[in-house]
Amino acid sequence: MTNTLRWQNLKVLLASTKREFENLQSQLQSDLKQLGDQVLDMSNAALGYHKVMKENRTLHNMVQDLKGNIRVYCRIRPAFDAEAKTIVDFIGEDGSLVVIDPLKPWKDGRKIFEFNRVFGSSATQEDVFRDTKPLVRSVMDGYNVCIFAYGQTGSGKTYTMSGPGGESTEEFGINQLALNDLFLLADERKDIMSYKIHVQMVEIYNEQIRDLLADDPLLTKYPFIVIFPCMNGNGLPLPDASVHPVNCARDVIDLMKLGDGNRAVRSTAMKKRSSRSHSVLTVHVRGEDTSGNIIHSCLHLVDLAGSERVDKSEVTGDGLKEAQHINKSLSCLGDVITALARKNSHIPYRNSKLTLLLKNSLGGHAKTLMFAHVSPEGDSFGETISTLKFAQRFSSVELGAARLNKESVEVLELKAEIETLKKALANKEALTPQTNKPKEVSRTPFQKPKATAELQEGYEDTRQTPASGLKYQQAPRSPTFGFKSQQPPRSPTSGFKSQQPQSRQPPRRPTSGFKSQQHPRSPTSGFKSKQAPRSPTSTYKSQQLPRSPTSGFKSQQAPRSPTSALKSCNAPRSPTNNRTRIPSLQLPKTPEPLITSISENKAGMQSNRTISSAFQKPLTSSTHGMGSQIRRSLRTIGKLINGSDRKNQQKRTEAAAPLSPFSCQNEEKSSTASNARTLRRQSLTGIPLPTMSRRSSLGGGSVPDSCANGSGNCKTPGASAKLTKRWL
Ligand SMILES: Nc1ncnc2c1ncn2[C@@H]1O[C@H](COP(=O)(O)OP(=O)(O)OP(=O)(O)O)[C@@H](O)[C@H]1O
Repeated sequence: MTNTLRWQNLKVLLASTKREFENLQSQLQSDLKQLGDQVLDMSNAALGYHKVMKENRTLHNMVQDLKGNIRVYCRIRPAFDAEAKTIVDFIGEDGSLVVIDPLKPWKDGRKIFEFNRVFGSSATQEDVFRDTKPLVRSVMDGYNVCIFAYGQTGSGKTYTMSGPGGESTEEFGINQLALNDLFLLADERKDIMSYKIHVQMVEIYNEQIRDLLADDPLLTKYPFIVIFPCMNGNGLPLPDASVHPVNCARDVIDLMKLGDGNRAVRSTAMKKRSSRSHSVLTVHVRGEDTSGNIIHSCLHLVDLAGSERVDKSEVTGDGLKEAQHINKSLSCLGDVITALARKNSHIPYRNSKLTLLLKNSLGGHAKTLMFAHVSPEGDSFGETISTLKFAQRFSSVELGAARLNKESVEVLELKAEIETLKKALANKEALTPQTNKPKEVSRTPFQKPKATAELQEGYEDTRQTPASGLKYQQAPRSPTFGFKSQQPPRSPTSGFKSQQPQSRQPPRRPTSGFKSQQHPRSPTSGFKSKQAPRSPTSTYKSQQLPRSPTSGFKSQQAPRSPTSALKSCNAPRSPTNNRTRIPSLQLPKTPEPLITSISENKAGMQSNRTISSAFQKPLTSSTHGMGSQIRRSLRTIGKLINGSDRKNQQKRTEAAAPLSPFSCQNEEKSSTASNARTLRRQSLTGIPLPTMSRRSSLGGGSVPDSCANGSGNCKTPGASAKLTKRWL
């Protein structure tokens, strides 16, 4: 009985346990399902988060592209002593970096920085290049790019840029990887684009620029290179540094080896072989597509010398001097960055060669990337913080959207036509009898300094001719030689100042207009310097003002009475004779006002006929602005050529008919002269007269002007200048 009871109890217990187990099982299953759902939700959320993060980064990059911000990547070198405590606390995927002060390891000692990307000590060269690649590739699309490595000495700048020095791809630095990639891309695009790539490599050592790739070792020793800081974004303005054509990455690697070997290095207490100079490798790219459109761009790869604390590096003598130069130029770079970040009106580029050289990349429309290198060791904490702060400031700089350096076929054709017209004009001027005025080399606003133009417009052409080849492989010169070679021949009366590139002009007084161009010393010399032609027009005009009766110009004139219009122009009555020349001195620096006046002159329209064919083709919208500018300049040049014809013709007519209404008879009170004056005044006040052009009224050698100057206007000195100024 007892056993049966026990048996039944056990059965009940078993049944209830079974039920309980089944309940637990179903509960477990539902829990597991719930957990599975939650995990799925979480993984979806994580995926979404990553997607959003990626999108955010893309958008951020787009905003940066639009704003033209400088990108900053931070790279942390592996610690030399694996056991040592590092100052890096956290590296975020989003580019955040937390460093911790080894002396204050609590909360206050933490500092947070934000960059575009942070590469930890385990990042490989390939990882670093992966994020740099899109930027490098945009060089092949016509954008100027500048990548530079900044950081304390020994923080890994040279490692990043040039690699540890091995031959394998894993050991390549950004320089080699970038060049490799550019050639790969060129090969991929060979059916649609043909590229020509050239390389320059220089260093800035003790504030002097040296060519690291010169064949002659003397050239690498003696600095001779002059910078032409041009803001047009068309490359490194170092026309005197040798330019080397490269056809494959191997060529570049060999050249870089040569350059690195020539670089100034020194052993310091901190490092055995420390770079003592800033090295700049510039890759010039010129591409032409199948339709003839041309892109030209350049990539600067800059390995800066390391900033260092002189007490720490224990340098003396030459080493100390080097360190001071390095620190000074880096601090100048800092000043430039601060000024750019604050959007100051004055950016102190000229304070150092480095900033002058990087002017285009920092202040132009280039894409710029900075690698901020830091050492993870605790004893470098001070330098690390200053590097990170510098980099942070750098990333706030807005450069403006990067500009594409592309020229369409239409623009190129127009440019070629300008060149032809310029040549025609030069020929014409050569045939025109010269006055005793010193020969001046006039430069139109469209001309670049010769060497810079060569650098930009085809290295091969210049290298094929021995003379121009010399330009790139020249013998050692004095530091000013490059400068001189770019300057027009000087003479006391030459318009030296006005013909120099803007950047080389001494600072002008704030006064504007032609006054600022006056030579400060004597009224006569000032006058002459004002005469320096800015445009061929002014050259032409000044040629019309022979100074002596024996001048060539006069001898070419038809014989005239002493009262002829030209004579009256020539005869300096008093120092106020300047008036007769002022109109030509006051020619606008830019051709526009002149063009306006010319285009209003119907008589001159004939000259447009030869040019107009170039404008029949519609310009693409991208080139429209440039096209219209070129069109205007073409018109100017055309007018100049035909204008001079007209003037010569006019003079011949005057000579043949001295009693024509506009001829100057020296009869001051005659009604003819007063008519001329009236006409001239009317023209100056802007009311066009059917028979007289505004150009004439500006003193372009037309008869009424000469007449007025020679006669009636003597009574109202300065009126001509005043009116002309107002007109301009
Ligand atoms: N990412 C890295 N991985 C491994 N080694 C590195 C890395 N970065 C730097 N190093 C090593 O650290 C040392 C110093 O690096 P590097 O010469 O590039 O410094 P630097 O900043 O160019 O110094 P300096 O300005 O004095 O020329 C080298 O021995 C280099 O091999």
